[in-house]
Amino acid sequence: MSSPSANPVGVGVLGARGRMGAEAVRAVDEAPDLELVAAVTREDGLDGLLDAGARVAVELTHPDSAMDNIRFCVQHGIHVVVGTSGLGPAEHDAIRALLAEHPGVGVLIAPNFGIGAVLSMKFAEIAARYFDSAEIVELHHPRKADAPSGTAARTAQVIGQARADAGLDDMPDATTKELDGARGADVDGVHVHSVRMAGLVAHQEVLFGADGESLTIRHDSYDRRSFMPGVLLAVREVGSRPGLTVGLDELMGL
Ligand SMILES: NC(=O)C1=CN([C@@H]2O[C@H](COP(=O)(O)OP(=O)(O)OC[C@H]3O[C@@H](n4cnc5c(N)ncnc54)[C@H](OP(=O)(O)O)[C@@H]3O)[C@@H](O)[C@H]2O)C=CC1
Ligand SMILES: O=C(O)C1=N[C@H](C(=O)O)C[C@H](O)C1
Repeated sequence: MSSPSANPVGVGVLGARGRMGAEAVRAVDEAPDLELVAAVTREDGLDGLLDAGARVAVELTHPDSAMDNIRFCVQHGIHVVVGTSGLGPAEHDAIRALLAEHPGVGVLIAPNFGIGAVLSMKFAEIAARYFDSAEIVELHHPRKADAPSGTAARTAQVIGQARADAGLDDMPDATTKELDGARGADVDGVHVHSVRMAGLVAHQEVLFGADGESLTIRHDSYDRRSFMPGVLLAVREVGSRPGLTVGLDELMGL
């Protein structure tokens, strides 16, 4: 066991009673270099973060509340690690604009804290330029509010960018007649299919196809403990990364 740090970083967890929040509370509490100073539930006011002297907040609530929470933290000089999914390009732009007024503050949005999930997104980005077709199937527990998942949206975005950078044509697809939703959501030209099913936690398959071959990149989180090394990495790093960071890639040296 390592001994407690002399100057632990004060951390507040928002959504502390939730599935992810409860795990994050436990993980921060057990980290010798961090100090859990606030476990904030829906009923608590955010002022508790200020009273407790939080330096970093971990936002794990709901897409409807995340932006207000981020705004409060940034305006009060608290760095934020955002795990809450469902924030799109418009929200990212709004956060960048807010951070421009608070230049010392860092916000790190992690579409997925899972180390394997971050690697799978990087692998997908590398593979994208070599295949004619790419589609994503994401599978989650049925209590999830947003679809497609933040991970799938981010994966589609990096695949779309890699294809554009490589000058690839549109993907082959002769569909002219379809039931609404049959081909999934179109995210940056990549079709994303969302499954919600009892018994699942968080899973994703990225399917690539070319003449005579296919490649499947699959990641599974069977337990929310899988997200905690990424949460702790983000909490430790966000204070030294002013501005908006999206993804753990750089923090992992990818
Ligand atoms: N980036 C990543 O790797 C991961 C991200 N996530 C994301 O994290 C978020 C939370 O997921 P999960 O823990 O499963 O969800 P839960 O529903 O289990 O937890 C959310 C918590 O937030 C609270 N909450 C809801 N609305 C508000 C609000 N308006 N103000 C304050 N608190 C609120 C809820 O309170 P109450 O209990 O009162 O309802 C609940 O305790 C989701 O967006 C999910 O997609 C999840 C896993 C991994
Ligand atoms: O809601 C979840 O559970 C998860 N949300 C994130 C997402 O939307 O990608 C990360 C992970 O998939 C679990």
